[in-house]
Amino acid sequence: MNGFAEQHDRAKEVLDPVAYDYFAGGAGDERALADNENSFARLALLPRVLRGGANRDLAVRLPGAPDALPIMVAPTAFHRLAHPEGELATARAAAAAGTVLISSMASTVAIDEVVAAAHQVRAEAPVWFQLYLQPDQQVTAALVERAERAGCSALVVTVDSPVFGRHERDRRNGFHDLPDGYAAENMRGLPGGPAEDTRDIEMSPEISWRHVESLRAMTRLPVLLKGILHPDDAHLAVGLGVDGIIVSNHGGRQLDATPAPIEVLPHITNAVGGAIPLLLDGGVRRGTDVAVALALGATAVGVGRPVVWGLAADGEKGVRDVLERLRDEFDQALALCGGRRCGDLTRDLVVRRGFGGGW
Ligand SMILES: Cc1cc2nc3c(=O)[nH]c(=O)nc-3n(C[C@H](O)[C@H](O)[C@H](O)COP(=O)(O)O)c2cc1C
Ligand SMILES: CC(C)CC(=O)C(=O)O
Repeated sequence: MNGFAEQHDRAKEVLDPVAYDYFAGGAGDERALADNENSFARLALLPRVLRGGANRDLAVRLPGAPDALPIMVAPTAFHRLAHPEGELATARAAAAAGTVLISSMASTVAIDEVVAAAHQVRAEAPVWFQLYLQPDQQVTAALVERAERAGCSALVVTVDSPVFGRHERDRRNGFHDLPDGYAAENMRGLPGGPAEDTRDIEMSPEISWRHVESLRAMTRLPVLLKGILHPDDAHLAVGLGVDGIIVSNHGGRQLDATPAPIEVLPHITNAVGGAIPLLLDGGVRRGTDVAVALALGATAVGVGRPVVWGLAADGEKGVRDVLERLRDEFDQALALCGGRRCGDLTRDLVVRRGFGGGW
């Protein structure tokens, strides 16, 4: 059970069971999926007292979002399978809650409409575009141009998917693609693609650091890499001049044998040494989870499934409720830890549950 059990249960009730399994599921035996949440439950906060203040400042500086909340919407695909308004509802809710939306390349609403919906609510609401680098660099370039033209303020390149993860639930259900009437709208009209129809998103093991370098030459937008777990890869990313790293195991949907991102975050923090912002996603369900992640070196966290559950349960309002509750819980956790700003959350505040810090 977690902080959004109610939204989850409601979503499970209203969703088509095949779509529910797609959203909820992980790879293989879903060990990583379970561990992402459980790892937060194994960590505790050691609060400081008598050092707070009347007003707390939750703002953090992120690439393409200079004044952001430390809670963001992680990119998840196919929102129209959760709610008829799909990503439009998510975008409006994220803008209203003051959070950055990372919009999936596999969205069921085109990126220009997603950004327009966010900007209708709040003109400067940051939307970042998540990108799977395509083997045909002309296709990647066309997608980047589309995101730039739409008004996205950063690119998030997902690097943990040289092949697609083994989603056992989807295999059992025969769910391999979007049903009729839905499409990955960003994939229309791309070079080499069918004139009217969408191009398939390709996952290719041939994508390498060289492609990331080429991307840097294609755009002036900040580039973040999502799905890094090994400290040596974090090192390489810094060397290449990327603008941020998202420590993530794709919500347990790619390599099932991965550790929880929160367990490896301190190692990545050590490797990067503050050179670029580190973000984290996977299993964040409470404001206290946000506080733990920030204390261990993250500048912000992403939230995946709870946003989908909110969307399915109650559309735009459901997503807004999820994001605002996380923000309020985080604000309260910060106060209870004796903090006034995110930077007050330091590593000494986190201990392993059960040993009081290892005496
Ligand atoms: C249904 C679903 C679809 C996802 N689609 C994408 C995607 O299109 N691109 C991507 O980079 N990550 C995708 N992810 C991974 C999320 O961005 C994120 O890493 C993960 O959901 C975080 O874990 P959480 O769900 O425990 O919060 C998806 C995750 C889910 C659950
Ligand atoms: C369409 C897929 C590529 C989306 C994804 O990354 C996922 O389902 O985890």
